[in-house]
Amino acid sequence: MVRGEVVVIRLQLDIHDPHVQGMKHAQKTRRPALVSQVMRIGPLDPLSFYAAASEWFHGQRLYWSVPDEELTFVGLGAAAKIESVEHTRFKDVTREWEQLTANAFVHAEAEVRGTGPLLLGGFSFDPHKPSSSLWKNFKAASFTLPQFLLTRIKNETYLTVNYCIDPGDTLSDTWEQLNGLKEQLIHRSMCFNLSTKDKPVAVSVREHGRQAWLNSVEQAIAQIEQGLLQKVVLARSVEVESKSAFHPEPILDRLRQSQTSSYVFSIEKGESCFVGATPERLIKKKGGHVLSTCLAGSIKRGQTLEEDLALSHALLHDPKNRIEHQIVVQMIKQALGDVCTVVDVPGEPGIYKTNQIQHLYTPVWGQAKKNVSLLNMVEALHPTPALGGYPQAEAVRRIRDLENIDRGWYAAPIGWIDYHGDGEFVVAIRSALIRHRTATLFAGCGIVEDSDPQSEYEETLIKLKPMLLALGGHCE
Ligand SMILES: C=C(O[C@@H]1C=C(C(=O)O)C=C[C@H]1O)C(=O)O
Ligand SMILES: [Mg+2]
Repeated sequence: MVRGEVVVIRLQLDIHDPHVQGMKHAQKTRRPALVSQVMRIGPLDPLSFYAAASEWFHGQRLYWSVPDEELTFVGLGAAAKIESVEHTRFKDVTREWEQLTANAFVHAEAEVRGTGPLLLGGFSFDPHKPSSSLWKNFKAASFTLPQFLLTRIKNETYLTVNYCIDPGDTLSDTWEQLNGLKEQLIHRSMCFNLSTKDKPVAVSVREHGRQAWLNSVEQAIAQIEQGLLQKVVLARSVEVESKSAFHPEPILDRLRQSQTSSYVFSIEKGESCFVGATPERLIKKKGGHVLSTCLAGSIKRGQTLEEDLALSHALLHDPKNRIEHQIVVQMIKQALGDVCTVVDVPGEPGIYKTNQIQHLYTPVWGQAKKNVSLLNMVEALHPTPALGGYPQAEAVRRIRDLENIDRGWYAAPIGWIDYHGDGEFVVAIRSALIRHRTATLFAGCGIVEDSDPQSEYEETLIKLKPMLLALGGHCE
């Protein structure tokens, strides 16, 4: 088809076509324009949509759901990418997103949270630690504006199609192609049977350097006793092998069924996929309201209701765990105090349970100061002492020194941000990086003066369980 012909037909069809509007604007302002078309569609299982899209978008899919699946996203492809490897990564992403959304045309019947232009992605834990080949596809900051974004919220399903138009672009058939593909994706998802996807069967679990990890915990305790720091989180990794390649779909399916009080996520980058179910919110922003969460201090679940309650009670009254937790509360309260006009923290922690573990839990509410963005807050918080330690800079230095793994995006902020600057970030724990037949799982523990290396080791075993089970492994 000749491009000129398309222009004529399109302009006759609809002068308000967002694509036409966007193109004109890009030409006028000589800057890229973003066109985002939102439509409400019939009920569709987001994971079926994710799975059905594999044919077109393998290696470029994103999955995100909040506890109880009250909000689920599936992102496919990239209409735009924002990446940074600099120490200014939080500001770089904020600036580029503001620039892109300044020229956005959103076509929607009504404004619905989680639809329209929205970035999904995250950051690495420590941009100053040299990265190994394991995480080579994951940059210090990497965000995607998906070509297709499926949003399920309050039992309604929406599909956003995003498209960036450069100033030099004339009307092409890309917009039409995207709409054609949209129909195919919806149709394919409707008839997709998730149960036909190969379920993974983990056949071996390899633990590296158990003794070395116990020694590093000993060293950390000694450093804390010397007064060099108060808390440091030390993590370790295990490798799980499967007979055939791991696919994210059945793993996500198991996680969404078993980890209903967690955020379930997957981030595909080529042949690698970072997948997990984390209970830990870092920060959520909706207008001026912000909510952060202190989650630190852990104990296993009981076999019976009585035992479970007795364990919760023991955790709530255990001095070592209370200190581990309180260090997080103090830091988050202080960090939010700098970016909020009001901060509200309950005096006593509660308990947050997942299927395998229970944690001490304190929510922190705040009212954001004007001109403070969600990513400003992520920067102010990361890493909290729940994943790093206290004091922050000293703890991060000790982690670089004591840990012999590459954390990559483990324990780092991942999440979403919309074109109003609202969104939510969690810390990517209870997670694994899958590549072909291998999955690398991560788990860490908050080390304080009264820590016992063997008990901390056992705590990592509990934290590894949900991912191990989702990968088809067994736990005693
Ligand atoms: C570091 C992890 O979890 C963190 C450490 C906790 C602890 O030591 O009690 C509890 C929750 C998380 O903040 C992990 O799961 O890998
Ligand atoms: Mg702990």
